[in-house]
Amino acid sequence: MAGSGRLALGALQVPGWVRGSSPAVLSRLRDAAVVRPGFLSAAEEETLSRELEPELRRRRYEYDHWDAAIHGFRETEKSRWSEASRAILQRVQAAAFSPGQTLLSPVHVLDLEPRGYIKPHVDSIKFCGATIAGLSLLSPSVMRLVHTQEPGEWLELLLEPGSLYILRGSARYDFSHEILRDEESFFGARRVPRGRRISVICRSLPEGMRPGELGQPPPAC
Ligand SMILES: O=C(O)CCC(=O)C(=O)O
Ligand SMILES: [Fe+2]
Ligand SMILES: [Mn+2]
Repeated sequence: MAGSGRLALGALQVPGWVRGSSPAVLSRLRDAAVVRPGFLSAAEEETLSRELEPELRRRRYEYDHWDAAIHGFRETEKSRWSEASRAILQRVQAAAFSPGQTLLSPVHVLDLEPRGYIKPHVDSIKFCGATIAGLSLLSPSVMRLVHTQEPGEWLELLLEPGSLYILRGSARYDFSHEILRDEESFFGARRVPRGRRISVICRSLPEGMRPGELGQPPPAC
């Protein structure tokens, strides 16, 4: 991205990795849908993918029924992490969550094959609290958010490898999120070819719930 990577829309400074249906939506979600490109160093990306690869490779990609949210994926809920990865996850926690929030203890790891994609959905409020934070590895992708009541209101996030995205509050509850399939993977005019993408997703527990109170979350939370 040339220059500062920021586009001035009137008084609103919009980073080059977020697009929206209107300045009003961009402004309203400025703190609710956040992307931090380059959150991971190259070494940290390598640490995570090396650690995840053997666990993921044991699983098969799933191509679920027509009504499933995620297609062409394999996933794991990971509780044990190397010290180096724990340090990364602690940085995610500090960057995305407030001190009062408790995190769901296994971290969700999702591996989307190049043709894999995630249909629009809102993470279940039974299994997930106000904040979702995801690291992206390997391939860039586009995450689209669409208001569940006002489909004309949308936001698109460009998720480069090594980036962190955070969805909280209104972006998490009032908007669906999806990862575009390769054929539809554009960020404005810019084509974002999809390869295999691994995401590492931390979620807060539903408010008022204690760790251990949860059952098994379904795919797509
Ligand atoms: O892969 C991601 O970053 C998001 C996954 C997702 O939306 C989910 O598992 O609910
Ligand atoms: Fe989700
Ligand atoms: Mn899940």
